[in-house]
Amino acid sequence: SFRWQGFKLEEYLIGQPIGKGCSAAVYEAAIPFSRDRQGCAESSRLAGQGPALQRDHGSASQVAEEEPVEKHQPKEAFPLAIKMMWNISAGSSSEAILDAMGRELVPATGVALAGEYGAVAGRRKPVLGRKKLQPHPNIIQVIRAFTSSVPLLPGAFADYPDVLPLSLNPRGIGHSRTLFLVMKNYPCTLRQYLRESSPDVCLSTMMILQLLEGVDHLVRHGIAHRDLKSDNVLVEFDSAGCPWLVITDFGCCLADENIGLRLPFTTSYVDRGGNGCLMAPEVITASPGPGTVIDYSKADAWAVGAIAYEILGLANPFYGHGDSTLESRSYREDQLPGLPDRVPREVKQVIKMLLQRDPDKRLSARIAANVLHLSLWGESVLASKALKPDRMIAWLLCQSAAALLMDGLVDKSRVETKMKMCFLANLEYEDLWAAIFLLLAWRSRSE
Ligand SMILES: Nc1ncnc2c1ncn2[C@@H]1O[C@H](COP(=O)(O)OP(=O)(O)OP(=O)(O)O)[C@@H](O)[C@H]1O
Repeated sequence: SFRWQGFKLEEYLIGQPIGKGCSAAVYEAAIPFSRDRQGCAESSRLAGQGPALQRDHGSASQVAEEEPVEKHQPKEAFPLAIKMMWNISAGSSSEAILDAMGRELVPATGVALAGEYGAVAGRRKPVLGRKKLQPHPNIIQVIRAFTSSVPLLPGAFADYPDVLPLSLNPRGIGHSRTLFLVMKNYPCTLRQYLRESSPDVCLSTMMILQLLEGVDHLVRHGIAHRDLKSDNVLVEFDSAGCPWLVITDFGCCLADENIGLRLPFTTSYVDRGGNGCLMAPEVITASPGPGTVIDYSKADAWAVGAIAYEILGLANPFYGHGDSTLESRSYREDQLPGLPDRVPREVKQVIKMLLQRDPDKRLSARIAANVLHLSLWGESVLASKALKPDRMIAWLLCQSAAALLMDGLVDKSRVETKMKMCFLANLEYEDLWAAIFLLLAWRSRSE
């Protein structure tokens, strides 16, 4: 029955704000099932969802400030997160909202749209006009999406008064309806996690690998995220305590059925995506004109190279204003800051090659991921004196059996197993050998 639940805002219990960006506010949420939960739910049900909506501005704001939101609810009480988009330009019809914000739905599951947008059979594709992404362990899943009128939620007047509709704020410029996206509620973003923790190099390598696997999955689907940054990566922890990363916020993505990853950049009005600091050199230096096309196939991989610095405990070289800050438009590769000695040379090389200015010289996410897989788990096969295909195949079969057994019988929620499954499932002979040759060349050069 859950299949038919969760398509209306009123079904949710909404808790505290957990984040906001330039285009949305995100709140913790739950669907109250049992009577017990309902009881506890009612006590923290918020102004925006109940009678407060009908109140005038003065009292509504008062309710938002005063409503006793239970501040110390355990995280488990709110397993979901609801992202409320700010709608200042899309109009209020479902179609117009979908048109303007449809990119957010790229990582939506099939069922997520079964509500209003699924009402007319076969309508989804033409309305969306965008690619659909298959699920992947390192990509967010939007599990429900629907439009609803904008409620008054906690912190609204303090955090985003201007984007509220007139009915809630006489000076607001927002429309009365907007898009809501429901996701799993993750404990933190990558940026928050790194502020508090310093993962060791092995964990850090696994984290970079996860971003590369996520990006490779996007590339295979002809999708570019275009706004990768540590705020747009969510983190939870597997049963072994390993950070599990998922790429989120597809609001700036390129996911067009017709053009794929090659965007005609004919005028400066064409949107190149978000996040100017982490825009790959070929994107930021492109000049608009007839015939200009921006190829995004390695742009996200470049951003992963920059985020890798943060994961390894350093400042992102492309952030900040100081003399040492680089600009993706103009940096030279020899200006990239050195990585600490504790970082294995293969990881250093991968990052260096992800940050090549020339996309033709840059590693693809797939090959970079293969290199990291081999460097983490392929020592036995790499160490063999004469690396022959049949030896490689034996190793791959062994890895496959181990990964399947681990996932099926031992523990379904291990990042390491998921990563091995991604690697094995996406195996291409040429990409694998490209990674092996790179690794062997780097090793022989440093011997
Ligand atoms: N599923 C989630 N679980 C927990 N926190 C989340 C979740 N989704 C988003 N957040 C939090 O909300 C913040 C804003 O979300 P998001 O980046 O999707 O909004 P946005 O307005 O599209 O951002 P941007 O400014 O990058 O366009 C995130 O940085 C994160 O802190």
